Amino acid sequence: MIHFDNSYARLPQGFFTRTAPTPVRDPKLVALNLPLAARLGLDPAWLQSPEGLLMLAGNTLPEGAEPIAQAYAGHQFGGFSPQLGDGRAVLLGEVVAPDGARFDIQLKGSGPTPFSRRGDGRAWLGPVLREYLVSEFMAAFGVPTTRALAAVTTGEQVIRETLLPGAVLTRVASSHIRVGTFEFYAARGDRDRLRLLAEHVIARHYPDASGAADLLQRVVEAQAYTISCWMGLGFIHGVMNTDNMSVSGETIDYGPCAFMDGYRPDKVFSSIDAYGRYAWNEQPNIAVWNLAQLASCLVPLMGDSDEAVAEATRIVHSFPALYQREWLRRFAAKLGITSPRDTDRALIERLLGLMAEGQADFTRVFAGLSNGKARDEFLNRDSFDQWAVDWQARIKDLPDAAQVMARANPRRIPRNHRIEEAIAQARDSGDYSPFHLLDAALRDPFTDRPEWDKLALPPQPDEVVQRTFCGT
Ligand SMILES: Nc1ncnc2c1ncn2[C@@H]1O[C@H](COP(=O)(O)OP(=O)(O)OP(=O)(O)O)[C@@H](O)[C@H]1O
Repeated sequence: MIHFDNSYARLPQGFFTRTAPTPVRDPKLVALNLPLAARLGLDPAWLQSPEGLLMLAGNTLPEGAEPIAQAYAGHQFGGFSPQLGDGRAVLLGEVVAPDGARFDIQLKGSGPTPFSRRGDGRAWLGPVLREYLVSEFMAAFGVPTTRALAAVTTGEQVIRETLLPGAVLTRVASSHIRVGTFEFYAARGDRDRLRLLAEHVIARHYPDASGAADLLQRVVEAQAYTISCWMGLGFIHGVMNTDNMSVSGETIDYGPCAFMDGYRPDKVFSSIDAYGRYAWNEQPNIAVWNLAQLASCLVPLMGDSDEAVAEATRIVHSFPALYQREWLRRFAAKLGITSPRDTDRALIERLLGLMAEGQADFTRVFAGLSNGKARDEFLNRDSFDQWAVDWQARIKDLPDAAQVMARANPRRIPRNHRIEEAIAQARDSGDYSPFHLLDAALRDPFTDRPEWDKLALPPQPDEVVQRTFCGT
């Protein structure tokens, strides 16, 4: 049994529509995240029971749930859509974990809602497994993120370009409130709801924030931290629209996301990102662009004056320095340095420059610094050797350098070709063993085990994934 306490559903009319999930024909549990269930204080035996499965599929509503689809807007690839909203997700409610932390429990792929427009409200198995694997890897690595509690197949097919097995993801988040949620009310000039939303977000995420300006500052700080985490892993979100930027700072919407194999700063995977707007090295800039949209929404709550605009601008402009500080901390840690100096920036950038020359494997270079194998990843090994002399000189008196590096550099990441392989096996043969192997290995990214060795390897030429798709 789950006890819900739905603070968002207590907001007045206009924030959501009450919408139940649409039952599915033949639900089957394919993945249940027991550590997350424990974190939330949910009974794993109940979640695995027939009643639990029915809830995870959206076929029954547990007591106390008040299912809603949330309204939001968003800038997509720079263009504003005033009306998006949960078109294929339903928020069942919030649970309060044993330590008092509050989490949304949302079913994604749970059927049409009033926000579905022409969509079917469903998801197919592939993106559900992708989101499960990647979000849980991010969580294991300490990156702020939404989480995956369960994946259920529906026994129904969904039509994309072809017929594909349908699935529902149970997503857990500290909230699903997005920059686009603020834009929804700002675009309508609805200052009352904007104020209520800001108060709700402050109470929920930043209880010591003193008002709208402070709220903006906190979101800027949270995003600077999150984006630095992405950069340190070679992660490319792929669709950083403002409706996919959470005000909590959690990474949300793993649609066309991917991790780079070979290092290329302007790397793009998403099939719909024709101009590289959301390329790896553009992500900090796009974060500023998105935060400027949030700032515009909050100006009316900050006095709506020239001073308010100037203050909001100053706060958004604090992002680069905050981000640079986090970037330096993160990349310095990857080299074994916990208290970076400004001069370390040049050392890091020199390494990245060498990596870019031959598109050295991002993950293997950094993991290889710990075991002496990094050199093998470079085309120009002499240059790497020269760099390594300077690096060794920098860390020789740092007693914890080896431990710091070992914790900062994962042995393996969710490589695209491995995710695709796990999805293909599940889709074509109903075989979830590659998925479960990958899931276990990604939850433990600092440990080596023989059966996980192949998961750390870059793709063979015929395995390279060139493009990712929103996939819905
Ligand atoms: N199959 C679908 N049916 C109905 N609406 C959809 C469908 N796929 C996407 N949408 C809606 O289109 C918009 C943009 O989709 P996008 O892929 O960014 O979000 P998502 O992956 O569905 O959701 P989230 O951002 O919550 O992870 C959202 O409003 C989403 O609800």
